[in-house]
Amino acid sequence: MTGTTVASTPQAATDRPRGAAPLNLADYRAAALKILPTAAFDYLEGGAADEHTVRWNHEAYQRLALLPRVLAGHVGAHTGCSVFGTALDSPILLAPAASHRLFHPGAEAATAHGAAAAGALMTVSTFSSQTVEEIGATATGPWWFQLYVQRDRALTAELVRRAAAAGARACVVTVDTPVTGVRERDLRNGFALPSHGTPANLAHVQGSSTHGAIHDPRIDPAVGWDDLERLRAVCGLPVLAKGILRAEDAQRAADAGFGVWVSNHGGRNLDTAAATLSALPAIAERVAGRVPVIVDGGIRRGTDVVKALALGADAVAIGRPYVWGLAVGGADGVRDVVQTLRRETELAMALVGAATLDDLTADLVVPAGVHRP
Ligand SMILES: Cc1cc2nc3c(=O)[nH]c(=O)nc-3n(C[C@H](O)[C@H](O)[C@H](O)COP(=O)(O)O)c2cc1C
Ligand SMILES: CCCCC(=O)C(=O)O
Repeated sequence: MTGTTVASTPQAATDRPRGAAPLNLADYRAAALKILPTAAFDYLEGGAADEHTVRWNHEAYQRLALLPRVLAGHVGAHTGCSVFGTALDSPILLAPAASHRLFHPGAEAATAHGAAAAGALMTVSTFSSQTVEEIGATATGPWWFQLYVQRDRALTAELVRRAAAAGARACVVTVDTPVTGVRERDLRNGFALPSHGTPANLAHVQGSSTHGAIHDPRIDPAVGWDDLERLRAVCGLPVLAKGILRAEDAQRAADAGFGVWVSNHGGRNLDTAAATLSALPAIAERVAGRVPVIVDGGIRRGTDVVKALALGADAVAIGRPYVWGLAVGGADGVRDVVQTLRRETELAMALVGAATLDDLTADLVVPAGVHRP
């Protein structure tokens, strides 16, 4: 649908009547549903085909139970960590999401401010609605650049050089999108990025289309490991591969020193791809601490963060939830979503007897249901 409008004036979370203020991430989703135009909400919410993987990502966390350690003698819990040399207050990152202006007029700048206020690292999409230069100039916190390798490799090199010059601290190469998934909600809505969502980073490129950019023919389906090596040489930054589900791919990435971002693109590409939490333990075992392991998909509660870290992730990333926050309250909404998840994580850590992230070990997690020790 062309002409989808910018979200109607968002209602700041803090302006809401006390009783209605969002308490958790699901409340933010419900508030975003009320505010966003249907096509924008569906683009955000949706996944590929029957959306099985979208559900599995989330349900995988509910299929695991926690076995808390008691009398651990800790006071509180500390979520500080370091990922690829960047010190962070908490292991909660913002995953890349295209076109933030679809969700709030403040666009990526508002997200960057909210992320910084919450001490979180933001990943800026190739398809951001502001340029990396604009975002870099306003960002006060750390950020990474997500790359869709373009068929035009000179343009690809230019993109990562621009991102590095603008302040990106790592390059996250998305490897799970040789083609985009069939998003039936978008097809039903006739949805394509409207003109205000044109990827700003590519606006200068000849033939850059303002329509249909979601299913972008410029993304190169034939990306190989050698591309990641070349990109690392071009930008001089740490490189992560986003979209890994198989242990042997993780091993290959770790052997080459690339960070491993376990993801199925939030269930938006290959429906019935495995839930990321199911894929995580085998990946963490092969990586064996050599490079950072990040996992995303379906993380909505602090207990989810605890389970992901217990099963071997160094950090988690959230996609849809911070965009709900952005839609509802701009920078404040992003900040509040991250802080809410962080508070829940600290609480869950205290309750399982973990003082630091290193105390989150696999023995804390068992299959849910009847547990026989
Ligand atoms: C609206 C939207 C746009 C996205 N855009 C990108 C993108 O530009 N690049 C990318 O690598 N992943 C993109 N993703 C995938 C996310 O980075 C992430 O893998 C996924 O959203 C995590 O799952 P969650 O939304 O359940 O937290 C997008 C996801 C959403 C919801
Ligand atoms: C070509 C894909 C653009 C954004 C994206 O990654 C998503 O919507 O999931």
